Amino acid sequence: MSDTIAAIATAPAPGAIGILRLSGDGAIAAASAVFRPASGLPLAEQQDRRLIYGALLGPDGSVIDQALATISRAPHSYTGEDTAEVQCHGSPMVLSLGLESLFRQGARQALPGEFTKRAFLHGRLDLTQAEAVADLVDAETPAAVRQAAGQLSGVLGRRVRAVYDGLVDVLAHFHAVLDYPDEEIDPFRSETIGGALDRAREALEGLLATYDRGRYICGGVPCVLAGRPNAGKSSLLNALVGYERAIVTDVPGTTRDTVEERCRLGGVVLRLIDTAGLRETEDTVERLGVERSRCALAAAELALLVLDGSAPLTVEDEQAMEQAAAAPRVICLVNKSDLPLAVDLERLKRRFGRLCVVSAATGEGLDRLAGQVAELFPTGGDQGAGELLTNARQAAAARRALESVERAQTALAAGVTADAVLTDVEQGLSALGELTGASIREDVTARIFERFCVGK
Ligand SMILES: Nc1nc2c(c(=O)[nH]1)N(C=O)[C@@H](CNc1ccc(C(=O)N[C@@H](CCC(=O)O)C(=O)O)cc1)CN2
Ligand SMILES: Nc1nc2c(ncn2[C@@H]2O[C@H](COP(=O)(O)OP(=O)(O)OP(=O)(O)O)[C@@H](O)[C@H]2O)c(=O)[nH]1
Ligand SMILES: [Mg+2]
Repeated sequence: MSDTIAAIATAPAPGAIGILRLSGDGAIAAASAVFRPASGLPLAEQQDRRLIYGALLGPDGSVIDQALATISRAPHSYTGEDTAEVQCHGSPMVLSLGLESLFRQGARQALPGEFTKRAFLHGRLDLTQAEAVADLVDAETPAAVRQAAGQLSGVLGRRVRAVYDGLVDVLAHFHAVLDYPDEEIDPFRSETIGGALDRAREALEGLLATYDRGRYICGGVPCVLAGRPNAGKSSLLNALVGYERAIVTDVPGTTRDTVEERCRLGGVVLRLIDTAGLRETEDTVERLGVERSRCALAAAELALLVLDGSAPLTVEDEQAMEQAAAAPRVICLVNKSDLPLAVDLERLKRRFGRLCVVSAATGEGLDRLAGQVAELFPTGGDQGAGELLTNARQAAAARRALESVERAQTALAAGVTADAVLTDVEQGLSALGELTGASIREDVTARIFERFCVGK
């Protein structure tokens, strides 16, 4: 028995079409009670997955819209339960009255992600596919869409299950010797098992190597604008996001707190963080801001080091350069190219490798910056789309699986008894089971679906 959930599945704003969605044992009856087909044949008696034209009724029984409705009987539906949908005009008021009608028929408001959670619980999707649904909804670049769509079709899950099956084979070999737990594993078995563990390790290392790319394709690249006060960091942030997000003045020390904004550049999403110019200061507020800048820089995958190209470099520039150089990747931006140049570009180029002459004021050079970002974070086209690890949960589970396999390999090499190695292999299996959701605790599942939209 599952209770009946209902939600508005479309965005909460006026639009062309809006969708009400239901799932659960009472879904078809509830939809049938609030939707009157023009043909006279009740919705509950219609065929699956047909669109039926008719009238949507409000809580008081009056007609509130002309609509299309459809039903899917369990288990042939998205959730695996009885489901129903009403497609009406995309009016927030019509949708909320329609939802109210459904509540009167015994449905309750769906929680965020609850439809997809039910699909997962009924085995319609594994956990990587369910996560892909949320990633697809949030995708901001074509590469992010390709990755999420591939993962939704099950590519990552299959790759993980292949490793899982390999480890199950190892278990099978062990069970053959487990009847004699105190015996050492004979050399023949040890070789077969060793080979299978090698393959599992290779596959897991390969999977973990995808995480860097998967993470920035799916979640964006943490990117810090660093540089001395007045270099033009906030002006560049504004130029990149396309509106006056941060305050800009000619007073050094204008930006106090870190300012975060997302922007698309070179086919990647940058999670841009504008910072307080790095410098020694007596001002308490600014000092705290500089401290935040340092933290942001420490977590950044890309530092955009902003220099004022119209003035000779200062001691503060030198300090900023040293700090930025600690980031995994640095692009040196020589800003204010609309003014006469006062710095040695060749020297900077030698020092940072990547250099871009730009003007936040005119926008000059930002296209070249986009090109450099694209080079640093290649999305790889279709190659591997869908089989990348994209979030910390997946990566942590894969890492735990790899560690278990490595422990098993060490134990095997040391010639310990079979049941000791077996424990390691079982832990590896359990980590992989968490990754696909085959074995996962309810509280972990709950956390994953909380980040979904209502109605998804
Ligand atoms: N209107 C609408 N659009 C939508 C969805 C939806 O639920 N409603 N989806 C969901 O969020 C996504 C599509 N995903 C879906 C996946 C499976 C089934 C489904 O009914 N599967 C059945 C029947 C398949 C068939 O006809 O062959 C099955 O697998 O048994 C429906 C939607 C995106 N677009
Ligand atoms: N001519 C010219 N002026 C610029 C350019 N970019 C920034 N400026 C000016 O430089 C001054 C400082 O700019 P901001 O963007 O506030 O500099 P900041 O690095 O954020 O400074 P703090 O927040 O103090 O660390 C302002 O007067 C800007 O108008 C540019 O490309 N050309
Ligand atoms: Mg600033």
